[in-house]
Amino acid sequence: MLQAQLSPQSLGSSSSALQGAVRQLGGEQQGAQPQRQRALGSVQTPGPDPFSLQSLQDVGCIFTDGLHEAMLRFSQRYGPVSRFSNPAKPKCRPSGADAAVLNLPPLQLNGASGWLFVNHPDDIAHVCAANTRNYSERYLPDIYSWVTHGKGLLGSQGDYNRRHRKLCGPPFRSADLLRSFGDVVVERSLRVADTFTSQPAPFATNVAIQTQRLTLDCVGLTAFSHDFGEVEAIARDVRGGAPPSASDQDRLLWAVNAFGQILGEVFITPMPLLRLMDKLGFRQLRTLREALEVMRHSMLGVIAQRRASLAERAAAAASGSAGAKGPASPAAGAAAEKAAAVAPQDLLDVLLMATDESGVPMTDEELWEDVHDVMGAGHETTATTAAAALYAVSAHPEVEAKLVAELESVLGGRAPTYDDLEKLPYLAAVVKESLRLYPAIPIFPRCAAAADVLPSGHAVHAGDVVFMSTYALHCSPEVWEDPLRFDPERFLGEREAALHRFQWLPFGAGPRMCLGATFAMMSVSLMVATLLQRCRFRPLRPTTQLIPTAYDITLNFDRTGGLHMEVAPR
Ligand code: HEM
Repeated sequence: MLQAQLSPQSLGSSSSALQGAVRQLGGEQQGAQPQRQRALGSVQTPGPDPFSLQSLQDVGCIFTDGLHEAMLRFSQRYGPVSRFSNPAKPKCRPSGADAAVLNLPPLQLNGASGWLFVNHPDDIAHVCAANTRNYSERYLPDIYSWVTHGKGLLGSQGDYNRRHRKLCGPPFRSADLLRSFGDVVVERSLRVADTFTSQPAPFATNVAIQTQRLTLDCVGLTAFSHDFGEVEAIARDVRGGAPPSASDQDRLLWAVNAFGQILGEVFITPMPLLRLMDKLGFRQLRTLREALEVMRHSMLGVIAQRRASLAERAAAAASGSAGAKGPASPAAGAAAEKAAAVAPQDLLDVLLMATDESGVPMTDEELWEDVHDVMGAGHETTATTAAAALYAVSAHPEVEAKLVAELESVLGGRAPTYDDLEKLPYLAAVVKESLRLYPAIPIFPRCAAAADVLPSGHAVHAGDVVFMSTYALHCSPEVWEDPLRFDPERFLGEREAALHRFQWLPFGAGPRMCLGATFAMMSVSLMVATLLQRCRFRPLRPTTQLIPTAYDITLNFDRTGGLHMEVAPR
């Protein structure tokens, strides 16, 4: 069992401790020299021969069971580090220590000189913290370049990504904004709880769908004050009303859903095939383009309105303060008034006001890309995590009793707020344990710029794609005691303090780690607390303690039949 090899650090239950943990995993050691490895590249890295039957079976497993499950199998078969060599690699090409010394340029085939599967916290710490300079680029499937042309937070690399992370990151760490975003999450969750508790009898529902709807409202409102009205759809659904027809539906809502669905369908399609499909006029790509255009058009409209309104508010504040009398310091009074008048309502306002070090703000196109990416990255991930947590708690009555008792003793029946979260350590532990067993994103791959050697002694070749899998890491018996047991106590007190810093990574790690991690932890915690305070959930399908998982881009419970639960007032 792993003990804390790196400086043991509590992942903390309080919101400020969470922010600290998130920052530390965010690659603050970037640029630090790689540590001196034990034996430079001397360790033989296991893996199948590229032309063997085993290789075919292993690659087949990726397609049949998904990369997340395949990576777990690879670590069982080959150990924590395995290599799938590029069959086009010339035999004479040096590897290991020689490659490290020669620092050869990448030999590319489908974007990779080889695939390295890494599943040990020390090696992950090296890639994501000690030598991040070598692994600063995320490996992205071709559909991203097809859709985003290298723009936006998710699909960009290098300086573009660094600039945009700097501009977009602060709102997700500001306590004031988190507090007001938290109020939105609670208000929407209360409306869902009201719908659930106002039914005359216990009823069955697919909780995974309802948390999708709840989250879409929360993300729309916090990102750009758009109300998708999905909470009303929950009420209609539960009361058995007719679903809205496609023509009644918010066109933007249609676009958001269609975009996510089709992106999942063509996620691993290589560029040549995408180009061919495009030329042949494939329906999927046409719809993807149409959905993208609907989103772009609506967002650019909202951005233009918002720019005008911010300018008006600032001008009104300036002229109002010029005529105002009496504050102790007129300059301070005017500044405070102006700041209050243009106080950001949502993420879009913050981004409209943000400038980089040279004072340059974002263009409208950049803004739309980033807001769209934040919605894309934050919506399904938060929803599946909340659904998994509700299911896991309800399938473990002892956990449910303890959590409900904590909520009752701290909140006494009132709704939770952002500031309450630091007083609810068991709630935080439940959410962390849900993210351990059901990580919404199962892998976080990086491209190796130059040859390197991992702390375990395994060589990395220039141009390798280094696949790290949250899913495989979180299920590994080498890393976790009794890994398939839902046991929130792992994240409390001394047990949590003994964890390796790179053992629990639902938000990835390093300079490309999730930008919304703190916001996501807050949103899931507030949703789960608000719903569990008022409602009792009982698993109907599946009825197992462990939820079967399947992934497209993210965890998707639709692919396993949904999370059907009976809901009743508590
Ligand atoms: C439980 C919910 C969430 C989970 C499990 C999650 C997980 C992740 C993971 C694993 C990554 C890739 C990290 C890496 O490569 O190291 C990521 C990226 C990202 N996430 Fe999240 N995320 C969640 C919610 C959110 C939310 C709510 C937002 C925004 C409001 C958000 C914004 C982003 C962005 C912008 C990126 C891309 C960062 C970049 O490429 O530089 N995420 N997320």
